[in-house]
Parts: sequence; structure tokens; C-alpha cells
Amino acid sequence: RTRRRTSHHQLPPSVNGIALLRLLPAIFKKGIPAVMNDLYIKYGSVFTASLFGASITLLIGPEVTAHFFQGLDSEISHGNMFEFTVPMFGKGIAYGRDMATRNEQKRFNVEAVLKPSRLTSHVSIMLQEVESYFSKWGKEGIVDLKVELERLLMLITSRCLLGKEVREDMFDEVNTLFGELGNGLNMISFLYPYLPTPACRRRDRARIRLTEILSNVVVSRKRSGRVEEDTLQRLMDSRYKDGRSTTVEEVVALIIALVFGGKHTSSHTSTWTGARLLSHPTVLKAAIEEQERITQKYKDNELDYNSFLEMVTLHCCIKEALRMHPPAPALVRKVHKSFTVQTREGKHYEIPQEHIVATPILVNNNIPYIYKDPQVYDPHRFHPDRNEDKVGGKFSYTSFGGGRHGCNGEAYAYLQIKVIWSHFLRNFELELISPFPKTDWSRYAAEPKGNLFVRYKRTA
Ligand code: HEM
Repeated sequence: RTRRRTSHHQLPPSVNGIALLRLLPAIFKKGIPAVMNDLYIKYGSVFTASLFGASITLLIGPEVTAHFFQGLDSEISHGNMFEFTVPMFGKGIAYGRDMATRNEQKRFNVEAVLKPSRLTSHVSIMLQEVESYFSKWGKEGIVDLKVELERLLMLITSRCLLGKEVREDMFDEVNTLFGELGNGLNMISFLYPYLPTPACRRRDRARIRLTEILSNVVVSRKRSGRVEEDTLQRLMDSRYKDGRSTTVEEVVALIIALVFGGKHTSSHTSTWTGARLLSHPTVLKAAIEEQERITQKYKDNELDYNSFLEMVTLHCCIKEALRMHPPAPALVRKVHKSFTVQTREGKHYEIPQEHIVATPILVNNNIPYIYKDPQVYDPHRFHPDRNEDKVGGKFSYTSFGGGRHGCNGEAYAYLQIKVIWSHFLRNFELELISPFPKTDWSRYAAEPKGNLFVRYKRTA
């Protein structure tokens, strides 16, 4: 049903609560992605779903999401929907601060994490961590890949982002505290971040202790004048436009947010990449052959940032795993100023002020006129000769969001996952023992459900 409006553009078609409740059995039977896709097929790329008095307008596909991603924060923003991050990271940053300060802090993040010169300096540390981790594995055995990758990524993160003090002396405690911070995030704390539930209390205690540990590191570096090569140091050295330095409180909150933003996203993606690769022998063979070519060119111990950039096949394998398994299934914004969208079919809709809008990454990444046979794991679709996401237009591929609030850690995330998988492909033969994992939607980042047992055998 399309609703009329007094202005010359219509409001989007709406799906009412009864129709949504009727979908519940289908959700249990087919799963959320399939039901979302059915809604897209039935109602099109723009529609409003209303339930219990709350409405949310869905925007699907690159034709209608440009403003969602690029609009000014004064016109469309996260609003107060990210309030749940304040008790996780502290009041010093992001949603605890005004917009101008937030934008400056975003610049600090980009300069501290994303710049190629930063990534270049991370490569050798990542390689050291990965080589040392796998040197402790035997000649052959069985491991839960999900558990192993989560720990390894946290070791890399603690060294590259948090610095050697944490990596060398406090890794286990800090790792546990980040776990508790994450466990405090669920549907209830997302909606009511300050409820005195046991999970919220543990989250608060974890943030306080993390803040204490990291503040000590920052203060001790400042006192001794010691300068390290890590993201924490970059944030300490960042300056606001007016020349002011970042405070200890801000540095600590920024680094906690960065670690948290990259932790689950990267570890789930590396696990999904493994599950997909090990289920597709032809793709796996192509990825191994690429490693052979690159190691012949660079020799094993000379792998550097450029050599990882050259791993196009592996890059596409990760990108395709992320297309099919985006850790954030949907992104949301609040509309502060109404805007219009034009669909592929040429219909115009007005999205009114105060509406909540969402774009379901899950559906965006599976649109059949952009992605050929979207249900098939086909990394080659991203190779320069096909470039399906680029042909489809900006915002066809939304696993990292895009535009104004696009991911600050994309290049870093690819790099660390490539370093790990490149090592696997060069040194081990792996066989998937567990069935291909289902998705666990109950967590804030969609993750592979259960264990992922893999048999490994050393080849080098
Ligand atoms: C595979 C790994 C990753 C995925 C899939 C991912 C995904 C995303 C997505 C979808 C957004 C946009 C959120 C929105 O528009 O509401 C985002 C934002 C962000 N990500 Fe990532 N991320 C990953 C890794 C990382 C890493 C490793 C870091 C840091 C080292 C990081 C830091 C951030 C930050 C700071 C933002 C906020 C940007 C802003 O609001 O301006 N991410 N990420």
C-alpha cells in the first residue's frame, strides 16, 4: 500500500505490524536474510515497516542509499541510537561529545589507522605475531579455527593498536576485559544502556579497569618521554585544529573504541573466509597458487605491504566472504531533514523528518541485478575483469558501510586477515571437519555459530 502525501512526492509503501507478525514463522523456518529478501521483492527498494508504534523505513540498493551514506550529520545521523557506546567507551569521545569534536576525532582515527604509512609499519609486526603463533602448533592436529583466530587477532591488535606494554605484560587481563565489554552488549542494553543488569554492571567494571590500565600506559609514556610505533601513540600525538592535545581520557576512549570496532568484525570475517575457502577447492587452489607466485617474487621473509597489496585473489576471497556474511547485518540512521529518493523504476518517495531509516547490508549485498548468482561464493566477481560492485554503482557493496561514516579500519582489517590467511596457505594443508556453520544472529555482530573444527597438516 502506498501512502499519499500532501507534497508532490508519496510516502513509501508501508508494511503494518500484523503483516510483520505473520512473518515470524517464516523467520524461524527460512531465517532473517531470506525473509528480508522476500520483503524487498514484494515491496521494492523503499518501504516502511511499523510495529508497536515504531516505524522504520528500509532503503535497499545503491539507487536509494546515497543520502543515507553521504548526507550531512545535521540532516541524517546516528542520532541517539549509539548512546549504548557511551558506557562502553566513556564520555570522552564519539557520542559522548558534540559533532565538531567527533569529526576531529574521526580524523585522528583515520590518520592513526588507515594511512598507508601506518599500515606499512604494521606489516612486520603482524607477520611476527602470526609466525610466532603458528610456530607453537604441532606437525598436525585438530583445532577450533574460530577460537584460534579470535585469540590471534587480539594478539595482533594488542601489539599494533594498544602497544607493547599491553602485549607483553597484560594481554590476558585486557583480552578478558574486552570480552566482558562485548558481553554487555545485547538487545536490552542496546535499547536501555543504563539498566542495572548483571551484564551492564560487568561491562561498566570492565570499562573502568580497562581505562585504568590504558591510562597508566599513556601517563607512563608521557612521563618517561618514551615514544612507540603504535596506534595508541598516534592518538596521543594527535592535535585538535586549535592546537589542543588529546587528553588521556580521550586517547583511552578512542583506542578502546577502535579495538572494539575491529575485534569481532575481523575475527568473524577471518573465520567465514576460512569456512568458505575450505568448502570451495577450486577457489582454494587459486589462492594457494597466488601465494606461490608472490613468494617466488618476494621470498618468504621479505613479504611487505606491497606484496600483500598484490594478493588480489586472496583479497577477493575475503571480500566475497564479507559480502555473504557481513558482521553488521544492517545500518541505521535518524532523519533530521526530510529528503526524497528515486528508485530504479523511477518512483519518487519522500522520507520524512524524524523517521528512522535502515539499510540492510544483507539484502544490498545480494541484489541479483548487481551480483550474478548472489547465493554462490564466487570471489572472481570482484576481479578487475568483472568488478561487479563497481559496475553496480557506489554503495553496491556495503559491508564496510560507506560515505561519511564508512569504516575507518577497512584497510587495516584486510591487511591482518590477509597476513593470517597468507600464512595458512603457504604453510598448512587444512581440512574442514565441522559442517559449514550457520549464522548466529543473537549477537551484535553476526557470527559463525558453534565450533569450526579444522584438521591441519604442516606443509612447510
Ligand atoms: C572486517 C572487518 C570490519 C567490518 C566488516 C567493519 C564494518 C564497519 C561498518 C559497516 C561501519 C559503518 C557503521 C555505520 O555506518 O553505522 C564501520 C565503522 C567503523 N569502523 Fe569498521 N569494520 C571492520 C573493521 C574495523 C577495524 C579493524 C577498525 C579499527 C581498527 C574499525 C573501526 C571503525 C570505526 C572507528 C568506525 C566508525 C566510523 C564513523 O562512524 O565515522 N573497523 N565498520
